[in-house]
Amino acid sequence: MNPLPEDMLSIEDARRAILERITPVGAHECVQVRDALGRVLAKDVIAPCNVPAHDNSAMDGYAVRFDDLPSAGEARLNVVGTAFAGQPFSGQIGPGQAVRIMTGAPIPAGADTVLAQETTRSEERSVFVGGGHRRGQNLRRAGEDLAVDGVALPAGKRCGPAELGLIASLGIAEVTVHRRLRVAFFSTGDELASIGHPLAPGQIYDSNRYTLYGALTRLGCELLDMGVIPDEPAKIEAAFRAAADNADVILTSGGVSVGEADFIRELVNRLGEVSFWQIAIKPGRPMAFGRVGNAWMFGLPGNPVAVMVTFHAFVRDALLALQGIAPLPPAPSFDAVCGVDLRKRPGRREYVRARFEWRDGAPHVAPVGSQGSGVLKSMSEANCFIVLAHQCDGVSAGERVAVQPFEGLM
Ligand SMILES: Nc1nc2c(c(=O)[nH]1)N[C@H]1C(S)=C(S)[C@@H](COP(=O)(O)OP(=O)(O)OC[C@H]3O[C@@H](n4cnc5c(N)ncnc54)[C@H](O)[C@@H]3O)O[C@H]1N2
Ligand code: MOO
Repeated sequence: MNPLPEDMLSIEDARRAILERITPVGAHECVQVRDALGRVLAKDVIAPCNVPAHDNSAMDGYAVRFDDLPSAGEARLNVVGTAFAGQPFSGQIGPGQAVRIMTGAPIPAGADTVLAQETTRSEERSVFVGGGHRRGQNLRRAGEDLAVDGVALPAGKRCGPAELGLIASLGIAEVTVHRRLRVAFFSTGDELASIGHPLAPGQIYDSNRYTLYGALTRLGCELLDMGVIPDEPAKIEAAFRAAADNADVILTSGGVSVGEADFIRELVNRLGEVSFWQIAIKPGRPMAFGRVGNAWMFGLPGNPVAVMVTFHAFVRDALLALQGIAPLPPAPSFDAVCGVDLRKRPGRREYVRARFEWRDGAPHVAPVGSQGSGVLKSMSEANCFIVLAHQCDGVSAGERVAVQPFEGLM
C-alpha cells in the first residue's frame, strides 16, 4: 500500500484556512423581486408595513365578543352582518351580536374571538354557540408575521421561493443583492478533446467542464468557460492571467499532482500563491488552493469524481461565502445502517458513492458501482455519500454510518 504523505491537511483545517481568508464580493446591485431568486441580500429588508396588515380571521365562521359566550350550555347571538377578505364589516359588534366572517377578513370592531363555523349552529339571522372557547382564538394579529420597521429578511440570506413571496407580501418591488460571483474555469490536459471534435489517439472527452458548469450554475454564478487548455505552461499562464483579470474565482481541473505534465501549482506559485495542495481526503487529495492576482484559485484534481468531491467539500461553501451567504448552511447529514463491510485507511476522510433507501422505517445505505475516482457512472447512480471519518479504520455490515444526501447539494 502506498504511504500517505505526512504534510496533508485535514479537511477541517483546509476548510477553515479557505473560509478565514475569503470575504464576500463587495459590489451590490438592485434587482426586481423575481430576479432576486437565488441571489444573496446585501442589505437587510426592513418591513414598510405590518404583515398581516390587520387583525384577521384564520377560519370561516363568526366573529364574536368572548364575554358573550356561555361557560356551559348554549347561547344565541344575533348575526348583524358579513365580513369577507377584501370587504370588511364596517360596523361595530355590540353585546349579544356576531358577524359572519370568512378566512382573511378583518376582525370587526368590538369582536375579539372567532368561532369556526363547524362549532356553531345557525338559524336564519341567529347563531347558537356552546362553551369551551378561548378568548382570541382563530385570530391572526396585525404584524404577527412581520412587524412594521422590523428586519423582515437579514443581509446574507439567499432568496428562495419563500423569500420572494415574503418580499412581495411587503409590497417591495426591488431589493439590494450582492453582484453575481464571476467564476472562470478551464480544463487542462493534452489528452482532452471537446465535444464536436474527433478523438485523436489517446484522447478522451473533457467531462469536468460540464460537471463544473452544472455545479456552478446551480449556485447562481456567472460563468466564464475558458475551454480546454493543453499541457503547455505558456498557454496555461495566459489562461490564468485572463481569468484573474475577469473573475473572482478560478477553477481548474487536472495537472495538479506530481506528474511531468502537472504545471498548475508551479504556475500559480509564480503568478500568485498556493496556500496548500495536499488534503487528507479520498478522492481528491491533490487539490490546490491559492490566489492568482485578485482571484481565488482552486486547482481541482483531474479525476472526474475527485472534481465533484472536492467541489462538494471545499468549493461550494467557499463560493457561498464569497456570495455573501451568512451563516453557511450546514450540509444535510444523517446516520444510516450500512449494508456491507467497508475497508478504510485511517488518516483521511473518505467519500463513498452510495444509495440510501428507507426500509422498515429506518435508512439503509450501501455503496454503488466502482469507486474509482474516474468513474462518473457510479456518481450518477449514487444518491448520497457515505462519509467515513478521518480516523475510522473500516465499517462492519450493520454499523451506522454518516450519510450526506446529494439532493440540494450537487
Ligand atoms: N505519483 C502520484 N500519482 C498520482 C497521485 C499521487 O499522489 N502521486 N495522485 C493521484 C490522484 S489521487 C489524483 S486525483 C490524480 C490527480 O492528478 P492531476 O490533477 O494532475 O490530474 P491529471 O493527471 O491531469 O488527470 C487525472 C485523470 O483524470 C483525467 N482527466 C483530467 N481532466 C479531465 C477532464 N477535464 N475530463 C475528464 N477526465 C479528465 C485524466 O485523463 C487522468 O486520467 O493524480 C493521481 N496520480
Ligand atoms: O484522490 Mo484521487 O482524487 O483518487 O482521484
